[in-house]
Amino acid sequence: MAEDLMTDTHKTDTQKGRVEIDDVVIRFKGRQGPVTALARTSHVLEPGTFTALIGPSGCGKSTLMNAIAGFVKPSEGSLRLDGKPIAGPSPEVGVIFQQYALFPWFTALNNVRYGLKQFGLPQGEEIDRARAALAEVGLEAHADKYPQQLSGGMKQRVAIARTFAVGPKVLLMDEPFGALDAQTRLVMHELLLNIWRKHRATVLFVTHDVDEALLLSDHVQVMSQAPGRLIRHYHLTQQRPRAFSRSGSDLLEIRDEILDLLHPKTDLADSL
Ligand SMILES: Nc1ncnc2c1ncn2[C@@H]1O[C@H](COP(=O)(O)OP(=O)(O)OP(=O)(O)O)[C@@H](O)[C@H]1O
Repeated sequence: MAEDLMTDTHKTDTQKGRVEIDDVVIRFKGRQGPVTALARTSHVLEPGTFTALIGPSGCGKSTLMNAIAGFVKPSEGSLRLDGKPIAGPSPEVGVIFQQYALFPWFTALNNVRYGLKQFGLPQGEEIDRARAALAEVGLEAHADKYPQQLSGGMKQRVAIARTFAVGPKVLLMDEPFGALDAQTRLVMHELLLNIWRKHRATVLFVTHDVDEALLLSDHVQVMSQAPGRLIRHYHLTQQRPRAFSRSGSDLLEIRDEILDLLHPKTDLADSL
């Protein structure tokens, strides 16, 4: 299979989509004063790379994503996209959530067209682009269906088509496949990797699923308990498609290490 032969190395020098997270701290107002949602964090997402972010519940994963998306302003530090400060939401940064966020009163095609409105394209071109995006996710035959006529996986495909149609430099995905069954997730993994290879957006992918992180990403960043910070980085160079059983690699070892970091073993004797 051609995919097996692909090296997953890519040019990063000429590509756009470099995200710099520089000394960022995020606090929210709590009832008893400020609450730190993200402890001091510095990191760079290199253009065109795929990074998974994994960590305990409430450690600040979504908060970091929301800051990169421009929805939340850092309390300290700065965020830049290709050298420019991130000052608010922009079409250069696409976001996909676990909930599909489709308009129920629009067809699949019109949901994708909605994302393209900002470009003021002639109608014919807008429709062609939306159809091409749906074809990329294998939904050309379902363009005229409404979200309620689509399965969960199909809805998420529409959301992916809508986001990639805009041509974002950065794609933030917050547990995008968390609501899907195991079989559909596998299909979505392959689909996402194929589209990502073609578009080469910089992807930051939040997941609770260590296996999903290891199968998809170039980099896995593990966060600490709240208030979260990045505590461990893994650079994965294994060719895709990956599988634990036949990887002949250290994926299983890395999986165990990450699980230990996420669920440290407490010595029962110590707690007695
Ligand atoms: N707008 C807000 N106002 C106040 N506190 C907030 C706000 N957003 C997040 N928090 C708090 O910040 C902390 C981090 O939340 P966040 O949603 O980023 O965690 P998470 O790692 O994404 O969690 P999960 O894995 O459960 O989705 C939590 O304690 C949360 O309650």
